[in-house]
Amino acid sequence: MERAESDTSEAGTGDVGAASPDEEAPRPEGPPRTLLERREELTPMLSQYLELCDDHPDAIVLFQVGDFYEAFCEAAETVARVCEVTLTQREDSTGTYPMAGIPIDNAASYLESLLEEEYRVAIADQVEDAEEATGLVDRAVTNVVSPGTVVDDELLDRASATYLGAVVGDGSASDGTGGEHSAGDDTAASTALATLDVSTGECQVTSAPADRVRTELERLAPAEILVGPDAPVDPGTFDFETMVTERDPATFDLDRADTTLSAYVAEPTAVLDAPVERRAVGALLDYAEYTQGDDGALSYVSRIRRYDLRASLRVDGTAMRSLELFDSRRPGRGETLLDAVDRTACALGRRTLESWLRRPLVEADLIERRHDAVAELLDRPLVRETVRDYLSQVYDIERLAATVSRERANARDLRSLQATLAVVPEIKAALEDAESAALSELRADLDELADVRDLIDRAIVPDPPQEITEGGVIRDGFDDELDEIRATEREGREWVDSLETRERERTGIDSLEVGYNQVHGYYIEVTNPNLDRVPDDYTRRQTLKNAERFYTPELKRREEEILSASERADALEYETFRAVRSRVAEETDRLQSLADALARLDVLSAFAAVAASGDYVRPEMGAATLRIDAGRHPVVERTQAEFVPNGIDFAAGHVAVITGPNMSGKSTYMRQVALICLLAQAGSFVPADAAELPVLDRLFTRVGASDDIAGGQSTFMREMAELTDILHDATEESLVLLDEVGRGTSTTDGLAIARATTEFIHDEVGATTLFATHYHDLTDLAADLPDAFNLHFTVSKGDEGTTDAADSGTGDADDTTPTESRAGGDAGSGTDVTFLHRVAEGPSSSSYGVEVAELAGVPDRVVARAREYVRASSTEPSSDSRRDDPSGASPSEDSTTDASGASPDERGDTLAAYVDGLDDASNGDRFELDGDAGHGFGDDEREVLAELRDLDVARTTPLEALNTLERLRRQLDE
Ligand SMILES: Nc1ncnc2c1ncn2[C@@H]1O[C@H](COP(=O)(O)OP(=O)(O)OP(=O)(O)O)[C@@H](O)[C@H]1O
Repeated sequence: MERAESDTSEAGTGDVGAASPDEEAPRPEGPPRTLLERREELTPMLSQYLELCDDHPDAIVLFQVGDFYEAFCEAAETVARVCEVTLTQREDSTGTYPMAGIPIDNAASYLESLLEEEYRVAIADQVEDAEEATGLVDRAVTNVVSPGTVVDDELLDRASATYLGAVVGDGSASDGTGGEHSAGDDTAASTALATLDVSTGECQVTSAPADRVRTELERLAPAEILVGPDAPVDPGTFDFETMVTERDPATFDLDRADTTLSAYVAEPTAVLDAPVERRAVGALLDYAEYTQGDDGALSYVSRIRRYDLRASLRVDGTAMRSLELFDSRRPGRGETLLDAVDRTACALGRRTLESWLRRPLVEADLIERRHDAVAELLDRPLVRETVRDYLSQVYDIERLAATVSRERANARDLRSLQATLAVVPEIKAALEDAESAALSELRADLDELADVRDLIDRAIVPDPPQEITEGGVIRDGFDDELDEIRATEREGREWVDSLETRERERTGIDSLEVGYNQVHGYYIEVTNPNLDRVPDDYTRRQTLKNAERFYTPELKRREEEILSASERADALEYETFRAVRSRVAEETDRLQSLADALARLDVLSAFAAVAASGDYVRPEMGAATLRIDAGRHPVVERTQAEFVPNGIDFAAGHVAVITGPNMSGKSTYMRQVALICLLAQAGSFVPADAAELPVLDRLFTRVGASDDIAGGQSTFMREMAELTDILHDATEESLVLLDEVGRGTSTTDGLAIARATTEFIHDEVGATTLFATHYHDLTDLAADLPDAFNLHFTVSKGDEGTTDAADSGTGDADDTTPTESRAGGDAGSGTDVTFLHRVAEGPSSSSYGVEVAELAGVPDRVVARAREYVRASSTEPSSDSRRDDPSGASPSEDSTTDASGASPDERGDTLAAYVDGLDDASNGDRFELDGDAGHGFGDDEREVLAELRDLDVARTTPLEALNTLERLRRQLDE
C-alpha cells in the first residue's frame, strides 16, 4: 500500500508500540495539543492537518495520505488505542510526531470501533490527484462520521433505522421531575423532538409535554442526540445507548432554524407552525449538513413529517424492555416479539415492521384497515406468496435513492434500482383484484417509475463494474458521441488485430508477431534470424535477447487513436453516468413514496404469512371487554414444546389479581395479554382462537423488581419511580401490568404499597389491570373492590389426584397436555406437584414454595421439615386485615361500605389497621428453629435452617433464591 506522498519525503516512521486498549479514553477536545504548541514551526502537511482540526474541534480528523487515513499526536494515540493499530511516529525537520493510520480500503471496520466509543470522525480526503499536484496535495473534510449520521452501508444496520435526534424546549416546561404530570394534556406541549434518518432522509418531528417526549425518545432510541439549551431532559438519565452531542446554542435559534429549513421546504411555517418544532428540525438539519460536507448533500430530505404522539399507543421504555419487543433480556439466546413476527421479505419491510411495532395505532378505523388487508392476504395465499416472492427481489431503494441523491451511487446501485422497478408491475398485477381499501390504495401508490426504469435500462450495462470512472458502464446505443468514439477505438483495434497477418504476408516472416505492452505500447516483433527481412518503414522500438521490436508510422498513429479514444470514452462514460444519476436523483420523492408503499405491503403480507403459519386470528377491535380465547404468548410458544393456551375475559377497566406459585406462568400470561393487544393495534392478527379487544391508549408494565436494574438507583427506588409514572399517566383506556409490585422492600411495606396501588388504580384510574403477586393476602381485594377479581395458576397434586383449579371459563386448555415440572416423592407429605401453566378463576390456595424448593433439589429432610412448619403456620391466626380489622367489620361489610361510596381516603384507616395486624401476625409467625427447639437437628443443619430463617424472601430474586438453595443443599451434602 502507498503510504507516503511527495511532500512526506522527509518523513520516516518508527514503531513505538501499540497503545493499550484499556487506558482511559482522552476525548478529542480541540486540535491535538502538541501541534497547537508547535503551530509556527510545522511542515506544510502538518499545518494543513492542524487547520482541518481547527475547523472540526469536536472530531478526530483522519487525513488521507496515499492509501491510509492518518491521525497525529494526541489524535493518533486515540486512534491507535481504539482501533488497536500500531502507534508509529513521523519524523521531519521540525521534530518527531506520534502517528497512527488505518487503511482506506478497510476503513469501515475501524470507523465502527471509533463510533462505538462515541468519537466523531472527520474524514479529510485528498481532493486533487496526488500525481498532478504541485507541492502539497489539497485536502478537505468530505464527511463527518458520527453515530447518528452514518450513511455508509457497512456501518448501517440493514434491518433497523439509525436516528439522529434533537430535543428542544420552549423554556416553559416543567422538567417533569416535580411530579407535574400532564397526561393527555397537549396544551402543555412545550418540548419538541425531531429525528432524522440520514441514510434515507426520513425526517419527523413532534411536540408534547416533556415526559411524553422522554418516552418517545426511549421508543426511538436515537443513536445520537442534540440537546437544545432549554430542553427539559437530562441526558444522564437516558437508559438506551446514545451519544449526546453538544452544539452551539445559536443553532437552536428560531431565525437560524427558519433559514436552514427554507432550503428543504418552500414555506417552513406552513409545514410546522410550532416554533419549538421548527427549532428542533432546524438544529437537526444544521448538524446533519455539517456532517455530510458538500452543500446540497441532504437534498433528498424533502419530506418533513409532523406527527402527533396521541395517534399511537404509548409504550414506554420499561414496557418495551420487559415485554422484550426488540431486545431480548438474554441477548443472543432469547427471541423478541419482532423476531417472532418478522416474516418480511425485504429490508424496507423489516424497518417498517419495527416502526409499526414501536408505534401501534390507536384509532380503531385505521387498525381495521390493516386487519382488512391482512385478512385478504390470508384468504388469498396465491396472491400473498406471489407478492412476497417479488418483494424478496426488492432492493433497499429507500437508502439507494438517498445514495443516488448524495451522488455516491455507482452503476451497480442504479442497476439494483432498475431491478426493483422491474418487479413493480408484477406486484401491481398480482394485486389487480385487491378488494380491501388498504390494498387497493397501496396498489394505486405503486408508481412503476417506468421512465426511470427505462432510462437506467437503456443507459447502464446489465452487469456493470464497481468503478464508475474506468468505462464499461454505459450501454452501446445510448449516446451517439460515445458510440462514435467507441467505433473509432474498435476499428483501430481491429486494424491492429489483422496487422499480424498482413505483415506476415508482406514480409514473408511467418514468426512475426504483433503485441502490446504497458510501457512501449503496440509493437511488431521479429526474431533475430529474420531481421534482414524487416522492411524500411519499420522503426526499432526495443531490443530483446532473441528479437527486436518495431513500429510503423501507421501503427503509431493507430495506437494514439485507440488510446485517445479509450480515454475519451472513459471520460464521456463517467460524464454520461453522472447525468443519468442526476436525472434519477430528480425522482427521489417518487422513489421514496414507492419505497414506502412496498414497505407497507411487505409488512401486511408478513402479518398474513405469520397468521397463516402461526394460527393467528383476526381480533375484533373496540370491544368493551378484554376477551381472548386460548391466547398464546407469541414468543414463548415458539420455544416451549407444549405451550398451554390461556384465555382471559373481563370488562375493560377491571382489575385481575393473579396468584400462583413461582414458575407457574403468571408473568408469561400477563405479557401474552399485553403482546396480543399490541400486535392487534400494530395491524397484526393475534395468537389466539378468538379475541375481542379494547383499543388501548397506553401500555404500562412494572415487571420483576430485580429484572431491570439501571445504574444509579436502588431497585426499589426505580420500581417506585416507575409505579409513579403509571399511577400518574394511566387512563381508563390503558392496560397496566404489575408483577410483584412492592417486592423490593419489607413484606409489610410491600404488601401495603401493593394494596394501596391496586385500590388507587381501581378507584381513581380505572385502567384495565393485571396484577400478579405472591402476597396471598391481596386476593381478598376481590371481595373489597367491586371491579376486582382473582385469577390463579393451577397446580395438580398427583397423590391427591386433584388440581387446585376451580374449573372456570377462563381456562381454555382443558384438553391440552400441561407442560410438567413435578415435585414430590417421599419427603414429608409426599405431595406430587405439576405446574399446569393454566389460568383459572379464584385465588390460589397455596404458594407451593416448599414444592418449588423440592423441585430445586433441597434435601428431603429440609423439605419435610418445611412442610411441618407450613402445617403449623396454617393453624396460626390469620393475618387477613379484613378479619383482623379492629373495627370488627367483616369483609362483606367492608365491601358494602365501598360500594356505597366510601372514598379511598376513608379506607386508609382500614389499610393502616391491616398493616398493623400484619406486623402482629408476622411476629406470631416467627418460628423458633435454633437453640433448644432444634428438634433433633445437628449443628450443620441448624446453621442452614438459621440462614433460611434469616433469608429476606421479599428482597430475594428467584435466581438468588435458587443459588442460595443450591449452596445450602451442597453445604448439607458435605
Ligand atoms: N402457558 C404456558 N405453557 C407452557 N409453558 C409455560 C406457560 N407459561 C409459562 N411457561 C413456562 O414456565 C416458565 C415460568 O413462567 P413464568 O415466568 O411466567 O412464571 P411466574 O409464575 O411468573 O414465575 P415467578 O413467580 O417465579 O416470576 C416460563 O419460562 C415458561 O417456560
